[in-house]
Amino acid sequence: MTIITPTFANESLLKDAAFINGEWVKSTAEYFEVTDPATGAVIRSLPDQPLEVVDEAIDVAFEAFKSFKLTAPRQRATWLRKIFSLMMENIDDLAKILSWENGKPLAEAKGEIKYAASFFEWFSEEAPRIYGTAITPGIEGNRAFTRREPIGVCGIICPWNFPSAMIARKAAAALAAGCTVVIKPDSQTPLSALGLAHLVQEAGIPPGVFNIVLSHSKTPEFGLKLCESTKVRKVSFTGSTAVGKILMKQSASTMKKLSLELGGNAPFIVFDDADLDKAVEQAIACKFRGMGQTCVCANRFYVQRSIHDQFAVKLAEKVEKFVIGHGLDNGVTHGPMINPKSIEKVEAHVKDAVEKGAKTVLEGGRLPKLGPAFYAPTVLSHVPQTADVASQETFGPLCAIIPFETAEEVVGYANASELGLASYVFSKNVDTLYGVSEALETGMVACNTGLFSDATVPFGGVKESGYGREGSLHGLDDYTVIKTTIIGNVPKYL
Ligand SMILES: NC(=O)c1ccc[n+]([C@@H]2O[C@H](COP(=O)([O-])OP(=O)(O)OC[C@H]3O[C@@H](n4cnc5c(N)ncnc54)[C@H](O)[C@@H]3O)[C@@H](O)[C@H]2O)c1
Ligand SMILES: O=CCCC(=O)O
Repeated sequence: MTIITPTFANESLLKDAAFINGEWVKSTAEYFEVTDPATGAVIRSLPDQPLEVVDEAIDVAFEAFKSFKLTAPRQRATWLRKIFSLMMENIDDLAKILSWENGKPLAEAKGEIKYAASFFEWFSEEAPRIYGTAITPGIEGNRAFTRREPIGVCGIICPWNFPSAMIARKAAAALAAGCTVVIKPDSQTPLSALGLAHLVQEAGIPPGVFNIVLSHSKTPEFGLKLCESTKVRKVSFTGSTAVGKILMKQSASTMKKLSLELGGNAPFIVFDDADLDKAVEQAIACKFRGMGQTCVCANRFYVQRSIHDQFAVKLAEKVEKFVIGHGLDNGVTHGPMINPKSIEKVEAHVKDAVEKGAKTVLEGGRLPKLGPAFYAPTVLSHVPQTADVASQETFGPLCAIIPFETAEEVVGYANASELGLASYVFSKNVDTLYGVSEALETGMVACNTGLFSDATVPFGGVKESGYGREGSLHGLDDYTVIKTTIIGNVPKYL
């Protein structure tokens, strides 16, 4: 595939350095390369920073917290609103950077930048609305009130599939609460984070409040430092359940508060009274954000037996029309996977399902002419519940369609997973929607839609999909602690 090098209206958004204490830090002996997943071409070389840098960044954030926590909420709201405005002003360039390093098509990348910016907008509005309570305690003469105080320095570790939005969802809430942050972006997609840091600085956020450290070779060690530091009071992580469990273990020694947004295995349930065309259209929208590499992507389609074959054919007809190519090419609807290795799990799940009796509706497969990270989606029907795809997250473009007969049966299938992030239910019957959504063991249930992510609604999982809620009126809770003040022996003036 031809190498594509985008041009930018605002070249200063494209950085090749870490960001600590308001300075761009470049000097180091080692570097790592950020590449275009579509072509493998190097976009930038970035410093593979030494471990001591994490301590430095934590110290800086710790010092900055002393004054930042005292800033007026209205002032923080103004800064956050400014970041939102700057992101929207620079949306075209930010989307190009994101598409270039992650591979998602430009239109989808623009959607992500809007989504990311919306967290700064939302939390700019939440910052002045951090309330406490007034209590009349049981002990006579005592009065009490509570305040929500910022928790302190927050370590933020993010994945590559939403290089802008996952950082925004955490950092906007942290800053609104009055916390300072040390961010470790994924080494495959750090450029979006650095572009954001440029705008954070331009918005006037004080030095030391928002810091980004970079590493490719020492990611686990960076994570360990953030977890074990007594100066870091909270770690917020989005990524796999396996890494979430490591971070949880590592955080035990400091009793750190954690937010863990982990893997999903979303069931997408279609009852035979649903609007079939709408369900198919929403299935595509849900499954193919980021070419199936989204934690809330449908992983298993449960379709009631009477409409199962029809659903499979209609879905495959639409999938066949995808225009797969470089995310920055005009007309491309779907891009590459993040790297060639991620295709292996898709292939393993296809092979396993077919061996267990699934029928191939659309074969799909690797697209070597486009590049080693390209894969055309596979659609399988009559997938048995015993197939690996029913119990494991594929995180790629496989549509596995599993037939079911009754609501009880499908709820049993859907809940037979250790993961519980999102689920989807399609029906025109309100009883079905209510009953099934209440029975599903997931943090989020979307009814009659495949897209629901929005700064206003709480995002998060149950079971091994983690805990904590991001966005919404609950999003600040994870970055604050409740301080109770009691005033005793209040005199009685009668
Ligand atoms: N629940 C959510 O909101 C959400 C959102 C996006 C992705 N995810 C999940 O993330 C997974 C896909 O992302 P991934 O494959 O990059 O996940 P991953 O867990 O391998 O990596 C996530 C991030 O953690 C870093 N990391 C890896 N090992 C680490 C360690 N020991 N210490 C500290 N950091 C470490 C990685 O470099 C990356 O930046 C999927 O399971 C997906 O469902 C969840
Ligand atoms: O991949 C996980 C995040 C997806 C979203 O916020 O919709």
